This record gives sequence, C-alpha cells and structure tokens, in this order.
Amino acid sequence: MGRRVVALATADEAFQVIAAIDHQQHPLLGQDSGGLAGCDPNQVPLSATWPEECDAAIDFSLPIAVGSAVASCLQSKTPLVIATTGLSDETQAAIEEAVKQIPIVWAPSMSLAVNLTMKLAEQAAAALKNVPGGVDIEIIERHHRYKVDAPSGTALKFGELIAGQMDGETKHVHGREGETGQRSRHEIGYHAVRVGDNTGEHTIVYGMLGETLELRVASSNRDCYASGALAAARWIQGRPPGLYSMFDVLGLS
Ligand SMILES: NC(=O)C1=CN([C@@H]2O[C@H](COP(=O)(O)OP(=O)(O)OC[C@H]3O[C@@H](n4cnc5c(N)ncnc54)[C@H](OP(=O)(O)O)[C@@H]3O)[C@@H](O)[C@H]2O)C=CC1
Ligand SMILES: O=C(O)C1=N[C@H](C(=O)O)C[C@H](O)C1
Repeated sequence: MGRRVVALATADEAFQVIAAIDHQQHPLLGQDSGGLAGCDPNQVPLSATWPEECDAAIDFSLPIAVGSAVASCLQSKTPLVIATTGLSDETQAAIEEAVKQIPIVWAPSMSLAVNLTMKLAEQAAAALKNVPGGVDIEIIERHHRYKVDAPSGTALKFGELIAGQMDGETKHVHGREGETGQRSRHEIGYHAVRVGDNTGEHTIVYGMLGETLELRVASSNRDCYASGALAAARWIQGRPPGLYSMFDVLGLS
C-alpha cells in the first residue's frame, strides 16, 4: 500500500511526498521511494526517521508499528490517517489518547464503495431485523494470501455497524466446524477466505425464509484504498483534534 500511496501522490500536483517510512531493519532503506513505487525518482529515500514537520501522515503498516506512528505524529503535532487493521487494544487506547491533541482519521477501509456499502448494510439490517421468520446475517470476506489479520478490519466494521441496528445483544461467530447445533437467531457469522492476489472483497448475506439479499463490494486493484487515504490526508489538514472516520471524510456520516 505504501508504494501505491507514493505513486498516486507523486502523480497528483496537490501532494508533495516528503517522507517514506519503514522500519529500521528494512533492506530497502535509503532507496528512492519514487523508484520503489515504480515512478520517476523523487529524491525521497525510504527512511526509518520521521520528518520533524509535515502537513499529514498516512499509515499503512503493521499493528505493532502503529503505536510509534501515533507517537511520532503526537510529537510533531501532525494530523494522521490510520489505515492499518488488526490493532491491539493497547494501540486503540493510544489512538484515543492521541486524539485529544491531534486529528486522526481511522478507518478499516479507505474505499468510497466500501464505506457506501457500510451505509447500505446498516439500512438493510434495520429494514430486515424484524422480518417474519427472522434474518440470518453472515459476512464473507476474501483477501490475498499475504494478509496477516482475519477477519478483515472491514468485515469487523460491517459486523459492528449491523449489530448496532439490531435489537438486543448480537453474538459474533467466527467460522463454524463440527457439531455446532442450529444457528441461533442473534448472531453474525464471519468467514475469511484467503486466496491468491485478491485485493479485497466483502459480501454481506441477509438470509431469510424464502429469499436472500446479498450486498457485495469488491476491488479490482488497491488504488481505491490509496486514493481514499490521500483524500483523507487532504481533508484532515486544519481539523481540530479528534477522532474521525471515512464517513466524515466522504460526507456519509
Ligand atoms: N484501511 C484500508 O483501506 C486498507 C488497510 N490495509 C491495511 O494496511 C496494512 C498494511 O497492508 P499492506 O500494505 O498490504 O501490508 P505490507 O505488509 O505489504 O506492508 C506493511 C509495511 O509496513 C512495514 N513495517 C513493518 N514494521 C514497521 C514499523 N515498525 N514501522 C514502519 N513500517 C513497518 C513492513 O515492512 P516489512 O515488509 O519488512 O514487514 C511493510 O513494508 C494492513 O493492516 C492492511 O490490513 C490495507 C489495504 C487497505
Ligand atoms: O489487507 C488488505 O489487503 C486489506 N485490508 C483492509 C481490511 O482488513 O479490511 C481493507 C481492505 O479490505 C484491504
């Protein structure tokens, strides 16, 4: 994702890439980030050192790296866009503390289509929750074989938003195996498929007695996430400290 952010930012006059950060042991440190992203050289070497000042930072990294990104941005008072998923409770707490001082956009999907589908998923849940015979909601996500967290942050967000529309408590069930017994009414099932180079696909199934509704959103490459993150970086500049989502950025709140 870092390479696509650098490539799209380089191609857009509204942005100037001033730093490309990775960890201290990264074998490509010192190499030109434009070249690494497949563009012309941009004289910005891949580095482990955060700049003292910049207008906004974008984090696509690993859960263990997000804490240091937050700390660096706090120190320089830099607005931050966090796209990394699978964050620990500790990192989430650090984000909640940091937003007292800096603005942070935090979202498991930067894609416009995904965020719009989230709104549709909420609407469908609200409309179907009391349907005679009941509705069974399951979330199927597909991603590339390199993905390290499951289910996807986006699938979990879909589940959280849908649960917010249901009456009573929702049980979140991850996969099924063995003698599970019959499906209970108040659960949301999650199924994480890992295949090839799939760039991200989510299907929300609303199964009823006699008919089924499915909402499916799929990317065909990863630029929807990179361009969404760049839009968030642009949007966040000048905002007061606080925690924002892509719904805020996209005007879908
Ligand atoms: N919100 C959204 O729209 C999207 C979110 N994502 C999420 O973004 C994250 C990154 O995805 P992706 O780019 O595919 O993952 P990659 O593994 O390809 O990239 C992560 C990069 O972070 C580097 N890294 C590891 N540790 C640190 C550190 N301490 N400091 C700085 N950099 C570090 C990795 O280095 P090394 O290679 O050496 O490990 C690697 O270069 C994932 O959590 C993914 O789920 C992805 C797409 C869209
Ligand atoms: O790792 C990925 O690739 C993606 N991760 C995000 C997630 O976990 O939801 C967003 C997108 O689906 C791609």
